[in-house]
Amino acid sequence: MAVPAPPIPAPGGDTALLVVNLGTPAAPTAAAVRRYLAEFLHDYRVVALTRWLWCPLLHFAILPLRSPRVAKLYAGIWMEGGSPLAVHTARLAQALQQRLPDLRVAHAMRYGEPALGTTLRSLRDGGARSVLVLPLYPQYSTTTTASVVDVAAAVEGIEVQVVQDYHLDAGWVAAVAGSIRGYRDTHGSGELLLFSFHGIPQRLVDAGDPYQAQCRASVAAIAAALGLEDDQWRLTFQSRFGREPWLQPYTDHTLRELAGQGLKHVDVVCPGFAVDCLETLEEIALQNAELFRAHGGEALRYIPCLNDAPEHAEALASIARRSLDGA
Ligand SMILES: C=CC1=C(C)c2cc3[nH]c(cc4nc(cc5[nH]c(cc1n2)c(C)c5CCC(=O)O)C(CCC(=O)O)=C4C)c(C)c3C=C
Ligand SMILES: [Fe+2]
Ligand SMILES: [Fe+2]
Repeated sequence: MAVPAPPIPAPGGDTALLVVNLGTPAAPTAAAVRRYLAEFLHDYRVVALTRWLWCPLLHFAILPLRSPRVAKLYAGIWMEGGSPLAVHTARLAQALQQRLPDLRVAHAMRYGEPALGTTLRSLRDGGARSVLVLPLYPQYSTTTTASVVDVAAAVEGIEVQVVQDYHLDAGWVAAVAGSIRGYRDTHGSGELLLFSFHGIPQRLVDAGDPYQAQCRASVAAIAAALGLEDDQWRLTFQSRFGREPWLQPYTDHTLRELAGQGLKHVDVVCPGFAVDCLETLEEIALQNAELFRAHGGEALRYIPCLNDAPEHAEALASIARRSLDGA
């Protein structure tokens, strides 16, 4: 039986900020990864197939085969305090609490722990009357932001406002541009800068999901802030799942092509990920770096996510303040 979470007291006023990320397994083991994937892949926002079709495939093929394989990948990036996504999200929430002392800042995950619904109820039971939910997704997608809204809207007795996206927020754009500039000042610039975003099925964009358009707008703003010419960067999409077409161009195909064209050093940044996680540290910085070298490249230089950098925390704190002020 689930034990009710203790109330989270709201220190100053009765408003809380709840930072929400995707979620991650509790341990780098097949059992923990299976629990996480089962929750994730049962979400209709993520996989909308009828359950008659999807559940047998999920329970008898995907979960048993994928969980042990993915657990090994998590084991390769696991940090002392846990999964990178969990560690960095908690640190970012702490950095926000320091900047917003009059609000109770908490963090939660859409899948896994700390669970979004439970955390919202704990805030309510601790005296919070309203909460600003800040999903750590700069670009809106039905597969991510809307799924957070589904859960948040179902909690009764607390007023919930959700930040829909911040893909063109000036502070966030400046923070991403500043981190790229800082990396290149220290390590030198590769021949090309690849902006790699998590993909979604093309079908969803065709049905009106604004995600691709927001990724494009974000990248145009970041490239402009860096003063880059159009031939100095590319936008690609990573982390495909399943067989249908996802947003293109694909990151791995592009890296193969670039290596084939003779490029030796490519810088890769992932501005759609607020904090480092499996998809950046393993897929990009390990797997895709290996792929690039295998096709003749010398080095894929991965530029870390903003994580709990002061510029990131400042930008998000300012977004929270403005949202609460109704601006
Ligand atoms: C099944 C379809 C998936 C969609 C649609 C999807 C969209 C999507 N995901 C993120 C951010 C992250 N995804 C992460 C891991 C991950 N994503 C999927 C599948 C879909 N994502 C899976 C099955 C997994 C788990 C790993 C695996 O089995 O391959 C992560 C990292 C989590 C971690 O623990 O580190 C993030 C972050 C976005 C932003 C997005 C749509 C825009
Ligand atoms: Fe099922
Ligand atoms: Fe994903």
